[in-house]
Amino acid sequence: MLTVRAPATSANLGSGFDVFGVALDRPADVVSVERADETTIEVSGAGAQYIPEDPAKNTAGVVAAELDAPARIRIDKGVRPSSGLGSSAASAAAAAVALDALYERGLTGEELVRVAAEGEAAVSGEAHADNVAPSILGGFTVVRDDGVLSIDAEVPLVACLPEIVVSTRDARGVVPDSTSMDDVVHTVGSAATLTAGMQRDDPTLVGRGMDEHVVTPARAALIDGYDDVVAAAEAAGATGVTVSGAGPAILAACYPARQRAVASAMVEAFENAGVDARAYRSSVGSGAVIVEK
Ligand SMILES: Nc1ncnc2c1ncn2[C@@H]1O[C@H](COP(=O)(O)OP(=O)(O)OP(=O)(O)O)[C@@H](O)[C@H]1O
Ligand SMILES: N[C@@H](CCO)C(=O)O
Repeated sequence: MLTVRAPATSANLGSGFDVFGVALDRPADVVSVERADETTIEVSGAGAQYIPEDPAKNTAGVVAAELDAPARIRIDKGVRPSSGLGSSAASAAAAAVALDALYERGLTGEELVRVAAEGEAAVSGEAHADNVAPSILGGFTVVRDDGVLSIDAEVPLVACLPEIVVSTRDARGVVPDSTSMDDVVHTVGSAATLTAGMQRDDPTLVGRGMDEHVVTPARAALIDGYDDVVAAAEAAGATGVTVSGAGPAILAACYPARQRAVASAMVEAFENAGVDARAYRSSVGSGAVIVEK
């Protein structure tokens, strides 16, 4: 039995829709695999009752098919589905790394990202790699059709997860089909600022770079209490706040000394809006790791 831990991730970071992503320290999925004549899947943990065990409908099973690596696959979910923290991606990432090692295929990190993205495509209908890339490679990642880059960064983050559900499919449905050149220019400026902030480990630049006027407002409307949570996080010292992935989780950047206060303020603001929530204090984390061979 070979076991891999793959972290939750936060995609988009506001200005990097379908391009940016970061690995978090926690939560994570833990996937164990062993060779078998045909692929079977057992799911336990967070939201397991909502996750298909049909290999053709589970991101890990699709990865096994892509790699032609049949296996008995056990998924212990630490990342709740439809969270905005890359739940489906964490399983795909862990399965890709685990099956590559189990069958000794020797794929590169970037090749594993492409395989895991096919698992995502089976679930959300589009092979976007902005969650699987950081879950496999770690760090802050930038994905394009012609390649993936990963930047190690030390920037404190808070991911606040409310007890509501927003599916990626629904969240992709509210993204505008077009936008103005003014908004394009603003987004490019924010994306460049955020990237510089990651390179410099600068929470102020990262937070400023989260500001985006097209996708974020459309998705904020799907999250009860969003505006109050943003205001509370900023009052507690967050340098920037945005929707995590497709939501409903909300991601904040901050300085280390303010991380605990920001987390508490976000949870309290959700609770005042009638929504239970939990906060994960994290930094930009590492990627998938083999924890047992
Ligand atoms: N191994 C898996 N883990 C989690 N969800 C899975 C898995 N395989 C298939 N799914 C399906 O994917 C859906 C969750 O995907 P979705 O993209 O909506 O949420 P998410 O991945 O947590 O969010 P985000 O992509 O915004 O971070 C679940 O409803 C589930 O049916
Ligand atoms: N970029 C994707 C990420 C989903 O986690 C989206 O926002 O739909």
